[in-house]
Amino acid sequence: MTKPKVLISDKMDPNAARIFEERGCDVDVITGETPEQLIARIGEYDGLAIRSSTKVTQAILDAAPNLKVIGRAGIGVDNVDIPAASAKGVVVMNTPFGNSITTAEHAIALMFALARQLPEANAQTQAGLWPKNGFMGVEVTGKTLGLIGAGNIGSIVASRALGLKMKVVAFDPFLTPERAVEMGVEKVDLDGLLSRADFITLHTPLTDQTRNILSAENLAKTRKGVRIINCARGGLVDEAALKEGLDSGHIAGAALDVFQTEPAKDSPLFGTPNFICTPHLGASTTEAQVNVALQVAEQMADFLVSGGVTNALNMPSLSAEEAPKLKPYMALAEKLGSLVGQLTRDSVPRISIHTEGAATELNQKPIVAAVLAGFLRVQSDTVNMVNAPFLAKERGLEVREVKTEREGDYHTLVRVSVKTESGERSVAGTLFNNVEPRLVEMFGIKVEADLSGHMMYIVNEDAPGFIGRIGTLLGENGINIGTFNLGRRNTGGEAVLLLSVDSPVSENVLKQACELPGVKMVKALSF
Ligand SMILES: NC(=O)c1ccc[n+]([C@@H]2O[C@H](COP(=O)([O-])OP(=O)(O)OC[C@H]3O[C@@H](n4cnc5c(N)ncnc54)[C@H](O)[C@@H]3O)[C@@H](O)[C@H]2O)c1
Ligand SMILES: O=C(O)[C@H](O)COP(=O)(O)O
Repeated sequence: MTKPKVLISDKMDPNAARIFEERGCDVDVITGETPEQLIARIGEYDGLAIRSSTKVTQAILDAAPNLKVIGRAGIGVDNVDIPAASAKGVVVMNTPFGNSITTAEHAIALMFALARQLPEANAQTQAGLWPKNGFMGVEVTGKTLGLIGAGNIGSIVASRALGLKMKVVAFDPFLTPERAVEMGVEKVDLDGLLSRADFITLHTPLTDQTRNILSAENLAKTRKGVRIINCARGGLVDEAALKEGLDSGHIAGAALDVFQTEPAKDSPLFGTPNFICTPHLGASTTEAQVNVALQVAEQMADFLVSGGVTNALNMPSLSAEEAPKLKPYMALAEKLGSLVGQLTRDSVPRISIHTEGAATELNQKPIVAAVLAGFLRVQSDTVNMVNAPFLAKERGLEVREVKTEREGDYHTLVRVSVKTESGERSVAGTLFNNVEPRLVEMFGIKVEADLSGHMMYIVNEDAPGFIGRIGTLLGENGINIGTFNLGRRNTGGEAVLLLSVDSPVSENVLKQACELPGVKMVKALSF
């Protein structure tokens, strides 16, 4: 088996490259390239490991036919075009916790730096000015910290601030009252936070709802003397309005680790009194960088080598332990979805995936995604488990999941039914020896077939001599039959025949088969 190839395109702790190699991947570390250079190179890679510098655009994805996974050694994925990656079937994963403590500590560090004007005091002291009377600070004890965003990082900041004897108020629409109590913070609305906070710290992603959350209008609602810290994302704070607030003295201090445009080499804020900044250093500690590098490499290697999916933003999780159990089910599900897709000519408004017996104990999401991938692949060969659920939604396909824990005729069963203009049609399969996918029922008729390679599906009237005739026809056309699977509704009634053949069946042979007496339908299938 050829080794998966991974490109690390941003500066990353060397542990990442080591893990990739130990886990059986070939790895190149090539950082600082232009988008054009990356476009020229990316085609040969299965995995791309990044931090925030590499921008993964549609153009880069278009140039990456082999790419299967993008791993972000860090949290924010706003530098990845996730819809475009999903449409291309590329898994996007991040490491949501590896740098949270470090970033929370940076926010606290900036809060103290603002409270005591440390950078300027340091600069003037080292310039020989000994400015003992120029830097009257404020205590943080007893002050109110306004937290915008109370997720992983926000909650760590809150715990540190409480340890510093601050009062913490939090605005986060998704924060439950129970969690607020657990965190020891008071849940407030945004206006409440703005009017009460002595310090405001931001810890949300950049979304349409959070963009410009500290707009000119909202900054005007803050207390005079407020100090603002942003270690989350540029774009959350209106930088021009922030400068005005600092210049007017309404805002007593502001500390930005992140900027609207990065790298920020020139900003109107530079040189403004009481403004301090760092160059997106929130995650830059040895500990955090080792954490995220190890995690991203483990996750990506897991996916590329054994199919495990952890912390993916566009695919259900699948642990490396679950993956071996689920893999045969995913193969079965994909084959059943593909069978239905190949045999359905009508439009399908609804597809149902019904599991029975042992299959119900497993994570259903990958099974459903595999059915959809098989079903939709008939329409486009770029469909996979990542993009199939998105495509299904885009095409208005209703997806139903049903579980029946009780075993039926088989210890485990996956049934795929589609609603078509001519009614509900379903196929079902099981796993022999827990690993071998087998079709066991087709449109209400019991059959037993291994769906693989080139196949022929024939519906005919059950009558003597038919099997001989079809055998002769295929033989005359040089087509060797591998397996022969028969099923019928009742003696002399409708029968189905599934043949596996060693070579593709031409249109001409299909036509001849169609003309045999008693034949109602013939279709070539491939798996
Ligand atoms: N400066 C850095 O180097 C650095 C390092 C790590 C993370 N970050 C950034 O910090 C941010 C927070 O990371 P996290 O791990 O805490 O994320 P998280 O997902 O755990 O928390 C984000 C919180 O924001 C809340 N939120 C969402 N929309 C909101 C809205 N409209 N108003 C208020 N709250 C809202 C969510 O409910 C959630 O609780 C991310 O943008 C991440 O990229 C920056
Ligand atoms: O979202 C993150 O994890 C931070 O912004 C860190 O970004 P970095 O990896 O580029 O330092």
